[in-house]
Amino acid sequence: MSEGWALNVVDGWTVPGFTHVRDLGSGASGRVVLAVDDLTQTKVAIKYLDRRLRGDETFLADFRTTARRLSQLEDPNVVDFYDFVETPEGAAIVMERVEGVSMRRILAAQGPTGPLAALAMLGGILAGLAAGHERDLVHGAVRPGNVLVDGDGNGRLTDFGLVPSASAAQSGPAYAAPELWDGEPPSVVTDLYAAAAIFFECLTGRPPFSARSQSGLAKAHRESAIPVEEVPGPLRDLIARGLAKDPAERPKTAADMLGAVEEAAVAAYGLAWEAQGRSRLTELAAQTAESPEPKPSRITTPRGNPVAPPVRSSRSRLIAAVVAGVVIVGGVLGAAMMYDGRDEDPRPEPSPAGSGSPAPTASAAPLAASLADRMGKATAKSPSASFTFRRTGCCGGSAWAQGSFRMVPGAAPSYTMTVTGGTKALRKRTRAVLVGGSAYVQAGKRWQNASLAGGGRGYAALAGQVRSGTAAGNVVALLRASTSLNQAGGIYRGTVPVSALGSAELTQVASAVKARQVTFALRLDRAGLPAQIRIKVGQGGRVQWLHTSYANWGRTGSINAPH
Ligand SMILES: Nc1ncnc2c1ncn2[C@@H]1O[C@H](COP(=O)(O)OP(=O)(O)OP(=O)(O)O)[C@@H](O)[C@H]1O
Repeated sequence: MSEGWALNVVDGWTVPGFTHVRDLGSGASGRVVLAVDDLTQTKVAIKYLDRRLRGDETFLADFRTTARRLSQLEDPNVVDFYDFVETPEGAAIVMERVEGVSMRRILAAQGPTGPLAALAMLGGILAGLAAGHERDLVHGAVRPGNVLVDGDGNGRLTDFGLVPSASAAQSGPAYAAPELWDGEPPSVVTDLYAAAAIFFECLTGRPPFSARSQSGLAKAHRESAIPVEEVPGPLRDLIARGLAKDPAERPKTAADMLGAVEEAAVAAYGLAWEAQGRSRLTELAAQTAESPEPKPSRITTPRGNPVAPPVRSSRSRLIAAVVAGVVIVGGVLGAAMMYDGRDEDPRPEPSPAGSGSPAPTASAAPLAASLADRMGKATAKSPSASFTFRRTGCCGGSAWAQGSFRMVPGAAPSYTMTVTGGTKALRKRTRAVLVGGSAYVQAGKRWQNASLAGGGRGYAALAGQVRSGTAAGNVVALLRASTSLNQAGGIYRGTVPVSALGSAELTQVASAVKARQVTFALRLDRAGLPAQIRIKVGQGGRVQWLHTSYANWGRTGSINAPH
């Protein structure tokens, strides 16, 4: 039992309003307890900061700013932050409780994860970092203990900004970039270096550098050759760039690095790499969870002790989410948006007769209509966004695209994208622009103009399918046509009979897999705009998935036909 923890309990201080359930463990920054919010009965994790951090005024001042930003950060790859509670007796972070295990435990119990799980894990870390960096939040202590893998194989970052002021390199020596050893503060690119070092460990079972002493380790990070030959050939460039000694040679942003990961992964393992990687991570996390946990202990809350009200305590997000039924969007879900199979609908498909009248059921209608209205208004106000799209599944026709779109009143939205398909003829990443009924496909330095009217098999048709599969209007239409809709953990899951589908793309996919209904899982951002949607068409062995992530609503530029 650490000194800091003993002090919390002996002094009788716990965060007011929570009942402790059990100890989850302790790490470099404190002790973590599973607790229940007395008001909402929600399970949370509370990290009681250790004495070293509580006595570090520079850290505390920085962390107060971090906490404000964290409370606005909602991302599927970041553990949801609820509150930072400081009193004269103690300091603690109240956060979402993740049902899963840390990457540290997975690596210790299972050794190397294999390339697909390593890529999925790296993708999760980078997505979480990108969300934090966008809000000027540098993590500063990216290490396997701070990556929690949930039951859906989704990597979730925790402990943003929990770095003692004087010891950035010590926060994770095996993952610390050379400049941290020189006393520089953590930065975007030290976070990326650490992510690459964890990726290396997932691939090989050990961090990239080791030494007998701290100074030896510092020297190795600064001077030793990057052991790229230990990782599979197609992934060497990711390691070489991520672990570059010179910060200027690393990717500039987490989003850049994520793009490189996606590219390398698709090239080496095909479009299904992420689904397969997550599924492997899920297995590893489950096997690790079954292995004996490092001695959890029941603890007794010193209830009844009068406790000082927290100096800074706003549990509004948590309370609002549970009491008012408002969604805590980012934190709880991401994973559930992916290919988790949880939305396999055990109910029989609607009979053809029933599916002919797709009126929402009494329970689906009001929620679906109000969500659809809200989304319709929000997209009208912010009519553009960037997107990533992936179509995978049983029956050929895989596709991947990334780009942006702008909605055009009374016409089809304009799109600019890089697109690639599963067949040999469509394998090369190609740029396409769609404006109205015309498609423009880049061929070398020239753009070729093609009509979208006739369908077809080339890049223009593929880009048309991407538009049809991702258009925000389709999301609204799916909601309106849903015959069942429920919300859990921030995700809306619905069912739509094929006969009620507005999207040509979905209808075509449905006919290819002979489906009579589609199901979807949708996550919205705070403004009611779609953040992610995963659509499943078909059932049993014949299923196609369409997965779209949206970002930067209202912030992307205009799209014109190329000359
Ligand atoms: N939000 C959370 N939900 C569920 N379990 C958590 C949460 N945060 C931490 N834990 C668990 O609590 C334990 C202690 O976590 P803590 O972050 O203090 O240290 P650690 O994981 O050992 O590594 P590190 O010191 O590198 O952060 C770990 O088993 C961790 O998985």
